[in-house]
Order: sequence, then structure tokens, then C-alpha cells
Amino acid sequence: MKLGVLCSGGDSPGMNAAIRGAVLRAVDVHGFEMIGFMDGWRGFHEGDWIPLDRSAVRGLSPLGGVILGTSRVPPFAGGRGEDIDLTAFRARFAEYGLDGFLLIGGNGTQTVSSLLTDAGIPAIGLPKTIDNDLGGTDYTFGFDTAVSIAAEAIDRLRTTGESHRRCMVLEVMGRDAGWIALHAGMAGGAQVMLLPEYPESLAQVCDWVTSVRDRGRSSLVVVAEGFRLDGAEQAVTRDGLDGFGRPRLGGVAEVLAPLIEAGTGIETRATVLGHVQRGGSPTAFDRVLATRTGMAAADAALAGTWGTMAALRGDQVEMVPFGDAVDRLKTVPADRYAAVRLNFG
Ligand SMILES: Nc1ncnc2c1ncn2[C@@H]1O[C@H](COP(=O)(O)OP(=O)(O)O)[C@@H](O)[C@H]1O
Ligand SMILES: O=P(O)(O)OC[C@H]1O[C@](O)(COP(=O)(O)O)[C@@H](O)[C@@H]1O
Ligand SMILES: [Mg+2]
Repeated sequence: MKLGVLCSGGDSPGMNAAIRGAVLRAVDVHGFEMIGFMDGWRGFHEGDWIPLDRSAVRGLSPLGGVILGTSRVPPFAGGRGEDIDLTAFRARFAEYGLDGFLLIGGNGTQTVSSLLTDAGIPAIGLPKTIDNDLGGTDYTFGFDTAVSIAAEAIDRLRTTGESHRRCMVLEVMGRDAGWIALHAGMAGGAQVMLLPEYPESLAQVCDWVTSVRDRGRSSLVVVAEGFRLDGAEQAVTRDGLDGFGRPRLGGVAEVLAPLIEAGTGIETRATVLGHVQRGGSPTAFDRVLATRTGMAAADAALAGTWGTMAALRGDQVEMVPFGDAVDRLKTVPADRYAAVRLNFG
């Protein structure tokens, strides 16, 4: 059997470990041939690939980023409601002599996995995203690393914030779901956590910050990039679009900080953590999860369980149908938010 592996979407710590896990099992144990396409679908379209064997994945588990690169280059013409044209895609697939794909990506990539499988092109999904917003799986690799980095940032901001009696606002990633803000905020003891799923009014945020000051502390506000104040029509965006044509989010902390300062009279500073939270070595948890994901995907190829994604369910990695994952954005449930909100301020 010959498998093609590629990464698509934003990178996520653990992608290298996932590739290594898949190769260790698919090549070394099952005797498959594996090739890796460079920079997502660009490599597939342009014939830019490398052979993947045991020596190619040596020492990859702790390595951040991804040796294959990743991109948001589209796989085929159409999609997103338009008719898909797979003519060129099928020709390429046949040319490479592939039996199927292992596709490492988030909700967008797994939508593609599902579309391909429906069109008779076998694919297996390896879920990744630091946002942890993919349905069908409990956690995605990369999330734990991002949370650890964000929690450390909170710890550091807290000491400088306390020294100056300032309110510190930390912006973390999270386009549609506030998992990073929630978990990092809990780990770091943030006084306010603002999530995309749950708009709040500026007056409420200022009340929380003021009450923290009134009990002699300095506020640490963690805000997900996709958060909107009550009544705001859209999240704060930066100039330009991403490779998929979506507005680039970012900057909500810089918008909020002066509003909080004006509303409370408390000096306020904003920090945007940005891509720091996607860089560097994955945590041991993410390395293990990614390796298990890769191994499960290789086993699924052997078993012919195409059209499925290697999902973490409890402590087991199980193959679930793409339908459990795509179009099922996993947001922070209302009860999880309500539980922390009780202690804001
Ligand atoms: N509905 C779709 N139809 C066709 N291509 C899609 C679709 N959704 C996503 N893609 C492709 O998959 C890429 C990865 O999706 P994206 O959402 O950017 O990352 P992720 O896989 O991490 O969620 C997109 O840039 C786009 O090229
Ligand atoms: O700067 P980039 O690479 O366009 O990506 C920014 C986006 O990627 C993420 O880090 C992860 O999103 P995906 O899992 O959908 O790729 C988001 O939190 C963020 O909005
Ligand atoms: Mg996505």
C-alpha cells in the first residue's frame, strides 16, 4: 500500500510526532510505502514530495513546527458550497500511485478529507488544532502545548502587573472557541476570561476589574482573539485575509485595554501572545497523543477503515466517521463558562 501524508491549515505542535507515529507503524510494521507532500496541497499539485521512512522521522517527536510544512492552499477547485472539480486531482492521485491519504489538519482539512472520501478518494484524518475546536475528539494535539505557553505568559504578566498595580490583558488564539483562554486562564488564575462564545458588556468587564482592585489585587484578563463585546457585529480583525480568504483575527486586547483604562481609571496594558503559542517543542502530552494518532491512522489504513478520523475518546484513540467531526465546531459549553464566571472579579 502507498500512502500520501500532508498537513493543511495552521501548524500545531505535535505534527512531527504524528508523522513519526504514522511512519513507525505504517512503514516499519505494516510494510507500506509513505510519501510526504511539502506545504500541504501545494506539494501535491506541484510534485514536491519526500519519501518517508524510519530515518526520515528520526528524532522528530520533540520537534516543533512540521518538517513537511503546512499551508492553506486549496486541494481542488470549488468547495464551500460550490461544485467541486476533481479532474486534475484524480489525475495527480493516479500519477503518484497512491492508495490513500493521511491528512493532518483541523476542521477545514477534515472537511476536505470527508469530501474526498465521498468522491471515492480514500482518506484518513489526523486531527490537529491548538484551538481544540474540532468535533468528534476530546482533545487535539497542540492544544496542551498552547495552553502551557499561555499559562506561563499569564504567570509572567501577573508579576509585572502586580508590581505596577496595573490591569494586564492577555490575548490568546481561539477563532471560534475559547478553549485556550479558558484552560490557560484557569491554570494561571486569571480574574476574567473572555471567550468568543460568550460576549460580555464593557461595563461588566470594568466592574470585574474594579472589584479586583478593590480587594487589593491587580487584574489579569485573558481574552480569546475571537471575543466580541456585547453588540459588536464581528471580532477585531487585522488587515488582510488568510490563505483561505478569511479575515485575520487579532488585536482585541489592544482595543479592550484603553476601554478598560477609561472605564476604571486603572492603568491597563495589552499583550498579544500570537504565534508564540504555536511555536516550539510540544509538551509530553501532545507528543504522546500525536504519536498514538499517527499509529492509529496507519492501523486504520491497514484495516481499510477509510473515511474516519483518529479521535481521542477518554483515554482511547478511536476511529470515528468524518461526520462526527466536520461541521461540528466544539465550543466551550455554557456550563463550563458559567462555572468560571461565578468567580470573575
Ligand atoms: N469546505 C471546503 N472546501 C474546500 N476546501 C476547504 C474547505 N474547508 C477547508 N478547505 C481547505 O482546507 C484548508 C485548511 O482549512 P483551515 O480551516 O484553514 O485549517 P484547519 O484544517 O486547520 O481547520 C483551507 O485553507 C482550504 O484550502
Ligand atoms: O496566522 P495564521 O496562520 O493564519 O493562523 C491563525 C489562526 O490559526 C489558529 O492558530 C489555529 O486555527 P486552525 O486550527 O483552524 O488552523 C487560530 O487560533 C488562529 O486564528
Ligand atoms: Mg479551521
